[in-house]
Amino acid sequence: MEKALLEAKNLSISFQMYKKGLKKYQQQTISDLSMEVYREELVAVVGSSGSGKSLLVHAIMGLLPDSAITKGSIYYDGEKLTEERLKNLRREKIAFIPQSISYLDPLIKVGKQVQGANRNKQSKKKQKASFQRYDLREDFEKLYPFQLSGGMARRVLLSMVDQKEVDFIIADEPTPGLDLEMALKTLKYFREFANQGKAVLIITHDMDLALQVADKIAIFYAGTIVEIAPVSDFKKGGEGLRHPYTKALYKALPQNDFQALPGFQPYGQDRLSGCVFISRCKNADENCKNKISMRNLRGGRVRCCHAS
Ligand SMILES: Nc1ncnc2c1ncn2[C@@H]1O[C@H](COP(=O)(O)OP(=O)(O)OP(=O)(O)O)[C@@H](O)[C@H]1O
Ligand code: NI
Repeated sequence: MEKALLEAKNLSISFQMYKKGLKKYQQQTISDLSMEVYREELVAVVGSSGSGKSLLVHAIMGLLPDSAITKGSIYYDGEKLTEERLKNLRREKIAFIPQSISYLDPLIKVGKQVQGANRNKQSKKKQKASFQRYDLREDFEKLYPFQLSGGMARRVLLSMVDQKEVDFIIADEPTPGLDLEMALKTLKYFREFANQGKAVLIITHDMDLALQVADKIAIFYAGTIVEIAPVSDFKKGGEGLRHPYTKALYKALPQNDFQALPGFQPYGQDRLSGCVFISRCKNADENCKNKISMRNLRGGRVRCCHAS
């Protein structure tokens, strides 16, 4: 078996929180999450707001705050990620595009920021080329972040990726603020990147765009992955999809009449120990109160005891 370039295994993340009277409790935000990204793959993570998508990539990048308690393991290229290893990987092998544009340093001109700490002729050349790729005017390099629009700042963040010869791109919502043409161009560039024997993990709210470029879609709900499906399953009228939440997301697409799913995703302590989707599922029964694990089904994976 080929080994995954990135693998998360039984990952759980909780936060130490305090109630009135300084009573401590642990708020579970990610539970029992496993996923792999192989070379030549572009995997898109899709799911509702607050479901834990950014936390997952922060865990991979070692960017969780100190109050986070992490269980489970993350492997890169078959070896467990340690703090020391992450430092090197972040510098050389993995490019991270954060969700927040506040990641840009407000006091440094963006051209310099894109070039990074070791500026030389080469880094300058690369910065100019990536500004061109993302339709950023040459003289924008002299601007400070506060002088940029949201979409411009997003394109500056994207430009940073080209500075290094990385193997893996992790992008947390790379397209907000970009017009459709630029969003598609960016994702197609990621696709080509993956095709060169590298790999990409993107988080996106835009299922339509994800379906155009990804190999697999990982569906996030209430702190875990409920389904991993090959993109082709979304193309045959959604017949091949496995989890009721994925089916609901599919029906909510514009071309499928925007059918909304009633109800809300449970948060933190509202989550029960059984199926995370129990409160909104029309098939829910007594079996769904038990712990539901991910299982293989028809070339994908699902966390639902009724899926067949
Ligand atoms: N430092 C923290 N302390 C406590 N809870 C946190 C912390 N950071 C995130 N959370 C909680 O973790 C959950 C998941 O947050 P996360 O940012 O990963 O969501 P997301 O899926 O990326 O959402 P969005 O699509 O809106 O970006 C949220 O309920 C959030 O309140
Ligand atoms: Ni997020």
